[in-house]
Amino acid sequence: MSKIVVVGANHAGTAAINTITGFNENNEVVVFDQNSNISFLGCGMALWIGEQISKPDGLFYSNKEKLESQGAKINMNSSVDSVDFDKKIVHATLENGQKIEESYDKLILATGSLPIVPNVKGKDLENVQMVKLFQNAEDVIEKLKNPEIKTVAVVGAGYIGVELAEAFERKGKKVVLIDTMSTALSNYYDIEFSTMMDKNLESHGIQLAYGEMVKEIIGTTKVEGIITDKNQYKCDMVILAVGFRPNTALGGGKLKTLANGAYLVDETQQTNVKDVYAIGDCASVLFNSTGENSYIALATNAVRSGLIAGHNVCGKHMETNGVQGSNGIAIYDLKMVSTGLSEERAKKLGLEVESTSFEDLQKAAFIETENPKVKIKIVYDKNTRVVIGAQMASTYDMSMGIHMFSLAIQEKVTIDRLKLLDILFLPHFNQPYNYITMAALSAK
Ligand SMILES: Cc1cc2nc3c(=O)[nH]c(=O)nc-3n(C[C@H](O)[C@H](O)[C@H](O)COP(=O)(O)OP(=O)(O)OC[C@H]3O[C@@H](n4cnc5c(N)ncnc54)[C@H](O)[C@@H]3O)c2cc1C
Ligand SMILES: NC(=O)c1ccc[n+]([C@@H]2O[C@H](COP(=O)([O-])OP(=O)(O)OC[C@H]3O[C@@H](n4cnc5c(N)ncnc54)[C@H](O)[C@@H]3O)[C@@H](O)[C@H]2O)c1
Repeated sequence: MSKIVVVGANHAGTAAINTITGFNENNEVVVFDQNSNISFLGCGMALWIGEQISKPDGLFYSNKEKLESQGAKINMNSSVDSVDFDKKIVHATLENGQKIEESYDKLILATGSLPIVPNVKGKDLENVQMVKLFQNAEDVIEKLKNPEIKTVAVVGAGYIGVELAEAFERKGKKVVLIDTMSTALSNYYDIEFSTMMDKNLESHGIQLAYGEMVKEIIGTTKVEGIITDKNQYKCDMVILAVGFRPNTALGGGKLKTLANGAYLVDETQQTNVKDVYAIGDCASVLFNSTGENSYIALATNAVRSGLIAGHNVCGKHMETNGVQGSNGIAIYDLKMVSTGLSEERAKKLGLEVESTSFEDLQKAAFIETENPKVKIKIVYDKNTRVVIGAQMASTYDMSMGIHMFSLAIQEKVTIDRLKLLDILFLPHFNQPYNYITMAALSAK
C-alpha cells in the first residue's frame, strides 16, 4: 500500500484518481485542488456562452463527493504552496486557512496550465477577460447581459478565440478577431484550410484583424478600445486567448523542464525525480510527428497521461504511445480536423516534407440527399515517406476519418501503404474512389 498525493484535480488529475481508485488496492490517495470545481470541460464554454446549450450542468463529469465515494480524500479550495522533493512532503494551505504538511510515497503533479497574458498596457481594465476556468465563463456570461457591451475584441485566433468569436456573434455582439498571424488556426492547418475558416467567420460578419500585434487596451476604468500596431478598434470587452503556458512553479528548479517550463517526463510520466510524476497540461508529451518531447495542451492528452501515471504509481507498468495532437473544430457548419504537423509547421521545423491533397464529394455522386465536398491533405516525410500529418475540412461530419491518420503517424505508416488500404464502400457513406485513397494514390 502506498500513499499517493495528487496536486490538481481537473482532467489529468481526475483520470489519475479514477485509475488508482479503480484498482481497489487500498492505496491512500490525498488530493489538493485550489479551485472549487473538478472536471470542467472547457470545450463546452463557447457552446454555453453562445447559448447552443442552455445550461452548464453537463460540463462536469466528476466532483468531490464522487471521488470520495471511490476512496480518495479530496481537499478543494486548497493550494499546494511548495514541495520538498527530498523529504517527500507537500506544503498546502487548506480552505480554512490552515497550513499543513502532507507526506507522500508517490506524487502526481497535475497542475495544468495558465492562460498567457500579453504584457500590454490596459490588461487589468474591467472587461478584459481570460477564458480558462468555469468561473471565467460565468463572468463573461454575466457581463454579456449588459446591453452596453456591444463589441467584443477577441485576441488570438487559435482554437479558443475562433470558438468564442462564433459564440459572441451568436449572442448578437459585433466581433473583431485579432491575431499576429495571417490566418486563423495557423498552428493546426495550412493556408488552404485556414482560409476556409476565415471565409466562414467573415460570412457571419466577424471582422478579421490578422497580421496585427496588440499594443494597448484603452479605457479609464473599463475597456473602451484596443490598439494594434496597425489599427485601433472600439470595443467594450477584450478576450485574451493567445495560448496556454504550463503551470509549473512547484517544480522549484528541481524538476527538469522543456524550454517553455513544462515538466519533462519519461514514457511512464515520471519526472527526473523518482516517484514524482507529471501529467496533463503541466507536462511534456512525446510528439510522434517529430519524435521529440513537445508541449501540446489538450484534454485528450491530459486524460491519457493521467491513466498512464495512475497505472505506474500502482506498480502496473504502462508506457505512452506518444501523441499526434489530434484536434478538431466545428464553427457554424464548417468542420475541420487535423493530426500531426501541417506542411507549413513541418517546414518551419526544418523537416523535408511532401504533401498530397484531394477534394471530392463525401458520398457517391448519385446520392440525392445531403452530399457535401470534403477536402483532405496528407503531409509525409520526403525521404522516409512516413505520414506526419493530415487535415480535413467539410460541412459534413467526417471527423472519424482523422483517427486513422493519427494511428498512421503513431505507427510510422508510409503514404504508399495507404494507396491500397482496404476502405469500405457504401454509396450512403462514401465513394469507391474515395478521397483518402485518391489523395494517397496522387502522392508524388
Ligand atoms: C475554452 C477551452 C476550450 C477547450 N477545448 C478543448 C477541446 O475541445 N479539446 C481538448 O482536447 N482540449 C480543450 N481544451 C484544453 C483542455 O481544457 C486542457 O488541455 C485541460 O484542461 C488540461 O487538463 P489538466 O488537468 O492537465 O489541467 P487544468 O485543466 O489546467 O487543471 C489543473 C488543475 O490544477 C489545479 N491546481 C493548479 N495549481 C495548483 C496548486 N498549486 N495546488 C492545488 N491545485 C492546483 C487547478 O485548480 C486545476 O483544477 C480547452 C480549454 C479551454 C480553456
Ligand atoms: N477544439 C479543441 O481541440 C480546442 C479548443 C480550445 C482550446 N484547445 C487547446 O487549448 C489550448 C489553448 O488554446 P488557445 O486558443 O489559447 O491557443 P492556440 O495555440 O490554439 O492559439 C493561440 C493563438 O494566439 C495567437 N497569438 C499568440 N500571441 C498573440 C498576440 N500577442 N497577439 C495576438 N495573437 C497572438 C497565435 O497566433 C494563435 O493563433 C491549445 O492547446 C488548444 O489546442 C483545443
